[in-house]
Amino acid sequence: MTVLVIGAGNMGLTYAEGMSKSPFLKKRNIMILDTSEEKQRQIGKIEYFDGFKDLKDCVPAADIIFVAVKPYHAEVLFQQMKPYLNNDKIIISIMAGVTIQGMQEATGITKIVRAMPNLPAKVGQGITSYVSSPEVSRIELFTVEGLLASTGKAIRVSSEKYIDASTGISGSGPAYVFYFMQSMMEAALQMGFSENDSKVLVSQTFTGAVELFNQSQLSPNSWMERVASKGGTTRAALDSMDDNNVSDKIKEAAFAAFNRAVELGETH
Ligand SMILES: NC(=O)C1=CN([C@@H]2O[C@H](COP(=O)(O)OP(=O)(O)OC[C@H]3O[C@@H](n4cnc5c(N)ncnc54)[C@H](OP(=O)(O)O)[C@@H]3O)[C@@H](O)[C@H]2O)C=CC1
Ligand SMILES: O=C(O)[C@@H]1CCC=N1
Repeated sequence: MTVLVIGAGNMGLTYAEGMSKSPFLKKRNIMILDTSEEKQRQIGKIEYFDGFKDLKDCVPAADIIFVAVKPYHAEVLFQQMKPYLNNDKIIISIMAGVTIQGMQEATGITKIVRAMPNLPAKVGQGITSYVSSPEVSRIELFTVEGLLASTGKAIRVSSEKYIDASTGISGSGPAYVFYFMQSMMEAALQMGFSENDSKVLVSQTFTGAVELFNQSQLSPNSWMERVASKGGTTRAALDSMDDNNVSDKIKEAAFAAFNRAVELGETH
């Protein structure tokens, strides 16, 4: 089986690296195409990937085409790919918003998987949700899930609505975590810590809290109660967040990403 990755950016290259370690593929069975010269140079330095500049040189040989370009590049890309496609090939798209029906119409082929990964895939800690068109067989889906899980975990969802929803939770989610980290680091700096100490204090607090959560059956609320003593410092912080409706604001932000994913699907 041969996989072609189109778009060697943050996610495309990460997936190419992940898939190259997958038992479903041999390293040399990954082709990568990117239009940027800088990316082509970068791919050229990785001896086990075959880099390409032209669709005609790689699309015909691909069984699975992994599309990792920005949603606004999809239309032109699909138009250019169409002459080299047939119904034996599977497209896996990780583009936010771009719908299965839209991709079927644009490419003229039926086997489409729509997936939503996230950036921790870079360190093998990603979570990718996916859904496929009915034309993708069970055995093909087994391979697809294996490839998607090569960068962390993969879950199959029941409809595209949940791909847009997971964009709002896990796809964009790492940025929400970084937002919180940034604010805490700025507070630490304002309290007089050095940049390095601020970084260690915040980073280890996140790692430790997530590890506690992962190693237990307790909800985040229960863990909050365990940190907060009555009349103590944590209660002061949590009350301040509640007074400022921080929880509602975080939910609003997640829905803003969800709604934007739906909107992207209507325009691409
Ligand atoms: N970043 C993230 O955390 C996540 C991203 N996604 C999705 O992944 C996709 C890729 O995002 P990301 O990796 O961040 O994007 P990047 O911009 O890092 O990478 C995209 C790459 O594709 C290249 N490119 C553009 N058009 C073409 C084309 N026609 N053929 C080949 N290569 C092309 C770009 O070149 P150039 O720079 O010259 O345009 C760029 O090198 C997006 O659709 C996004 O919605 C999904 C989940 C998480
Ligand atoms: O911001 C974006 O549109 C992409 C999709 C999810 C994460 N990054």
